Amino acid sequence: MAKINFGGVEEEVVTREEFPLEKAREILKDEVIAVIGYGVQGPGQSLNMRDNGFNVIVGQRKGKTYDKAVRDGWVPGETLFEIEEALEKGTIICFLLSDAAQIELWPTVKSHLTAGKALYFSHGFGVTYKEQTGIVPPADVDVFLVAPKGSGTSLRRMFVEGKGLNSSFAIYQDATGNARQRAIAMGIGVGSGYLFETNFYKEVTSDLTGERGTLMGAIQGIFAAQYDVLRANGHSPSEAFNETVEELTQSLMPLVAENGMDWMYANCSTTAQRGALDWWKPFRDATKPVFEQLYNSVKAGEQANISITRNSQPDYREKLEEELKELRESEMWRAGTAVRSLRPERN
Ligand SMILES: NC(=O)c1ccc[n+]([C@@H]2O[C@H](COP(=O)([O-])OP(=O)(O)OC[C@H]3O[C@@H](n4cnc5c(N)ncnc54)[C@H](O)[C@@H]3O)[C@@H](O)[C@H]2O)c1
Ligand SMILES: CC(C)(O)[C@@H](O)C(=O)O
Ligand SMILES: [Mg+2]
Ligand SMILES: [Mg+2]
Repeated sequence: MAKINFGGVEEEVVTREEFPLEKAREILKDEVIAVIGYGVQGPGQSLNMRDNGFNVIVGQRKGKTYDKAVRDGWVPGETLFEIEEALEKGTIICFLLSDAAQIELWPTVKSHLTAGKALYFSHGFGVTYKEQTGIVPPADVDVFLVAPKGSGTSLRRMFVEGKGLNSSFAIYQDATGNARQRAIAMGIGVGSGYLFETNFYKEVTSDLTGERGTLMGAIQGIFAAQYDVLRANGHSPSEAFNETVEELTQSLMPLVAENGMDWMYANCSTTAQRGALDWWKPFRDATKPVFEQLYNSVKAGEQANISITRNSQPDYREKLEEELKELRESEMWRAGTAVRSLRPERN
């Protein structure tokens, strides 16, 4: 593992230089990697592994998603199967159903986990919250996770562009003595840029916090608050949207991604820099209690409970769609649709 200094703290990470694709292929050459589920991570991971030269099959129930798998080049009866058949054939079972659906399918998955197979997750959820999920793997299989730090859609897009999304990995159970090698090889195989080690509990608590916080929940909350204030003070929707979202995604975040926050600041006016430097701390102080509340709720298992309860209901998809529709049809995001349509590259 390469030792890297992260802001003064030394951590060990796995890079593609020390763990090249050829090594990953060699380690997994006799494995049948069965990707169960073809939602968001399923396509990203399976297609990347297929293109990287691994022996991959997909297990997906019949329906729209199965048809998508066929369109993506998976061949029924050869590389695409009903879930049970894929579970039977696979030696590494990638459990990539939604976290709530994993509960329902667990007894079936378990019945196919014969000695020496590996059970692979992309989240620490199922095993960490075993009291609620009932997911307790048999002792004679390897259990590990590789959790790409981003959407499966980006995992695939970045792979195609020759880039790599970072992933964490963790070993929960090493029954064969090879769990670690298998896990890292899978991490390289799915197209990770580099891999950092964690454990199942830390992966799930940080992940649930991040997506509810700055990555998804908090960002929408802050956008909505600023947009509303601008609108209440007589600014037009296009002005409010541009000043709240479009400039951030199109101009400023790419600069942050490239070289950090101070670099983005340095590429803005001294007027903007003065204001941003004065205001970031009040925003930090105002939101920190909410982040603390969030983390405590995650730690107490409340967020997992909510997710399991809500996403196990038969009409959860329709309910989610209603809430997404509410966002989509809010004035701010309708203004966003219009703003995006005016990007010159869209014409
Ligand atoms: N979405 C992401 O980009 C992302 C990122 C990192 C980690 N993860 C983790 O990866 C795993 C998979 O997440 P996802 O977002 O790809 O899943 P998803 O919600 O897209 O669902 C995946 C599949 O589950 C199938 N499914 C749902 N209910 C089922 C049932 N009852 N029986 C059989 N199949 C059923 C669907 O057909 C779909 O193919 C989860 O553990 C998630 O936390 C997801
Ligand atoms: C893509 C995310 C938010 O990082 C992932 O954690 C998820 O649950 O989809
Ligand atoms: Mg998540
Ligand atoms: Mg995540």
